[in-house]
Amino acid sequence: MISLSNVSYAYDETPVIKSFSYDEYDPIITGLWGRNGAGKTTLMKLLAGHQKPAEGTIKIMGHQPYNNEKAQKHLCYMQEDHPFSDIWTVSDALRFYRYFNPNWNQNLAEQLLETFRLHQKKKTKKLSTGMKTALQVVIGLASQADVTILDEPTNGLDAGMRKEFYKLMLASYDAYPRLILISTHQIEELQPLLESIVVVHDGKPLMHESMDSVRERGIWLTGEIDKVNELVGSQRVYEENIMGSLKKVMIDAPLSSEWKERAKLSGVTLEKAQLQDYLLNITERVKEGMR
Ligand SMILES: Nc1ncnc2c1ncn2[C@@H]1O[C@H](COP(=O)(O)OP(=O)(O)OP(=O)(O)O)[C@@H](O)[C@H]1O
Repeated sequence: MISLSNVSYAYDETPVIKSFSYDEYDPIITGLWGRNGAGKTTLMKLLAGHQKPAEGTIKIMGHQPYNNEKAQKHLCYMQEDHPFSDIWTVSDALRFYRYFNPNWNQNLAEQLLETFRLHQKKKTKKLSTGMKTALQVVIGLASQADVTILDEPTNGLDAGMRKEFYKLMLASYDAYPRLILISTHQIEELQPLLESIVVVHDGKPLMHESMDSVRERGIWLTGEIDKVNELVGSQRVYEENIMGSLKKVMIDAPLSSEWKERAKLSGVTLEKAQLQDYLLNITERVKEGMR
């Protein structure tokens, strides 16, 4: 469905995307995660054909996306900053995107407007930040594009609206499976919906794995310093805290029955680390050159 092969991009000669390769062959919901400035938005803009790679090739449903209608008809890209014209009403915004998206589902669009309490006659410039985001979500889902790219689609949405969005995205995906690539800083909240994750770090793909395996990774071990040290052995430690005679460390191991058994035998407590903490640690480790 999408393919990037050795793609590079620079702003004013500062490299931002560095020899990036990444493919998705089947419909899937994939999360794009990375620290601020890692290159997620730039990567999405390249995929959406808003920018042209300096090197490498990008294919969207077999077509390079830059300035190419053949690729564009398969694409819907909702960017982080709201690109609506000041003179548009909500209904004008829908009409604009409907024109460019051959799989557009008007019934779904109208249902979604109701869910998010967006009035068709309201001027887009009078929408709050959250309501503008909601309008982008409506367009992103109603487009039913083969390749749907959503950059931070929960920015400005309150908890209730985010919950609605997650529910609607899953329902829309079940009805019309496609590739939904979604960047987020709220990974803990979004992770139950994701089937795979791409971690971008310093313009490169640090990880592309199924969520099932990533969800299990990263455990905290807490106990007497000697016991913890013995259990950890030569495992790489991501984070450690010492509290009196106790030590707490995070390691890159799965929450498996083997680890549970080993921890029990050593009298060490084992708990699953939050996904966000695990991801922060793997990117910290790269920053420190410990890879
Ligand atoms: N128009 C631009 N001109 C010059 N540099 C830019 C431009 N847009 C982004 N950059 C730089 O490119 C790098 C990657 O930015 P990008 O917006 O792609 O990252 P990001 O992962 O989406 O970040 P965030 O999570 O903060 O939104 C950053 O160092 C940023 O400062």
